Amino acid sequence: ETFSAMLSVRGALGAERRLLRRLRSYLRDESSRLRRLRRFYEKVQALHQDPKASVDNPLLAFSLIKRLHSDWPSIVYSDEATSNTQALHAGLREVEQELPGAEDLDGAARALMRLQDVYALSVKGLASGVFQRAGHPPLYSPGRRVSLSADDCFHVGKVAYDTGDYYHSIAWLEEAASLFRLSYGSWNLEDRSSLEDALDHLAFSYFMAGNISHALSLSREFLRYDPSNQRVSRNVAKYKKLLETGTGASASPLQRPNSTRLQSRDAYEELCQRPRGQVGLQLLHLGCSYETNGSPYLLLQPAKKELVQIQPYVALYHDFITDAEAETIKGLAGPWLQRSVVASGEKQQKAEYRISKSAWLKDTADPVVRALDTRIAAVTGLDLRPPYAEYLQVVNYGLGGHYEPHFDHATSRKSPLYRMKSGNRIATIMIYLSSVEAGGSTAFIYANFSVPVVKNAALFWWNLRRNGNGDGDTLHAGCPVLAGDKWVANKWIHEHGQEFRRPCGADPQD
Ligand SMILES: O=C(O)CCC(=O)C(=O)O
Ligand SMILES: [Fe+2]
Repeated sequence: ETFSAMLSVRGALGAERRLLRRLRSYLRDESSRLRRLRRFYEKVQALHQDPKASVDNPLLAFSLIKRLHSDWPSIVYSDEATSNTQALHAGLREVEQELPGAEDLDGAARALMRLQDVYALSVKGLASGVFQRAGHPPLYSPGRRVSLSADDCFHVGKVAYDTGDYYHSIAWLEEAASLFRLSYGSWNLEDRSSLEDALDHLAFSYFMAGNISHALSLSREFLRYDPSNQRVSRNVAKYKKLLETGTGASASPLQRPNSTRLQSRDAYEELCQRPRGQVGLQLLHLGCSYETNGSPYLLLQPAKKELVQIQPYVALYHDFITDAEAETIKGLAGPWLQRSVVASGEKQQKAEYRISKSAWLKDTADPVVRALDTRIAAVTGLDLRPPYAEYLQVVNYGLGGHYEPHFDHATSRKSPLYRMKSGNRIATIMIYLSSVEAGGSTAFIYANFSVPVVKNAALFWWNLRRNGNGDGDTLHAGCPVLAGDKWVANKWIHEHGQEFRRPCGADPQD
């Protein structure tokens, strides 16, 4: 899978670089072949140009006979073009294993639609390379603006269309159609779709959305380009009849497809869109402090704590790791990354609501991982020795990568989390191993705040209340990454082992 981790997406650059080298050789070989062909053409053409073209000269006569007997067949039947093509084919076969599959193109298209939705971006803007919500400053301004082609937009629209999602198919196919109209008559070698394809799919999308008159006018436009198409002619007749008899559904404003997982969708998206500001300090008058937590380990270099929220308790530890440590951890995890899974009943499986790859690192993997465990234990005051904490989970988000609102702790006794036999996940400490260019904040939905990605900082929160119940206020999410390569590392600490480190409160409700 390519789309679910930016590390894999970057790997795909290598495959394309090799293809580029092959194409350059092909172009060089074909150009030289055509140059030689043209030289022959011009030589013979010059002989015929002479008005007194004569064969009196025995040398000319000889060369005419030799040309017709030998030169022409050898030129016409040359297999140089074929062998150039074969070399190009071999180049593609060589990287075939690394080429993204259909599920990658689907995943990449869904990523663009997710960014469109969560960040309220217009499709027209996106297609022209602008990441902006109407009336707001751009969320991301790339160094070099890139835009999408008509065929690109068609592909995105087609992915939505194929799943019956006409809300998105209409937006993207409209853009595809208008770009195709602009460039009608000139086509790109690589395009697999055309204006007719866009009009055809768009008309059907409008029909399904109940907008018959739009479906009709698009089908009529289609027939201007391809008047002999029987199917579309029948559709025109059908749409006309529906409009005349008034039996067509009335067009209601198109709704985004409902996701059952996102009852709190509006709050979540608002938090993701929130501009990056001071995390907690200004709004809540919370503070920053140096913490030694009574640990000799922190005496010389106290932890830099920013208190973000009191209920649920969330703190951000700045400069928790160094750049070098972050690089080491990413490097160790890189070769082991696998599509992230989520708990589903008693099983674990991949899900559209979590797009990333992850790997587990034992503390024995490297002294850096061990040192990190020691630091987490010192800062949190918790016992991380096995089996009281899970291994370090290193996560690399993919294209539009996200983790929709969830709890880290188990909410059902059947959860695979209990397999460790050390209770539920009492606390999370999540370290940002990278920065991002835009998006990717960690949003706490019910608690109504979001923490931007702060490289090398660690975010700590309690998932359980002192009485052991899950804290419903900790519902949180990783917002879709709008631009950049987001890496985090999770350390989940379990209940057992912490009995004297985080004892119950006097009030059983605590
Ligand atoms: O990446 C984030 O900001 C949140 C990640 C998260 O919640 C998780 O991995 O459980
Ligand atoms: Fe989480």
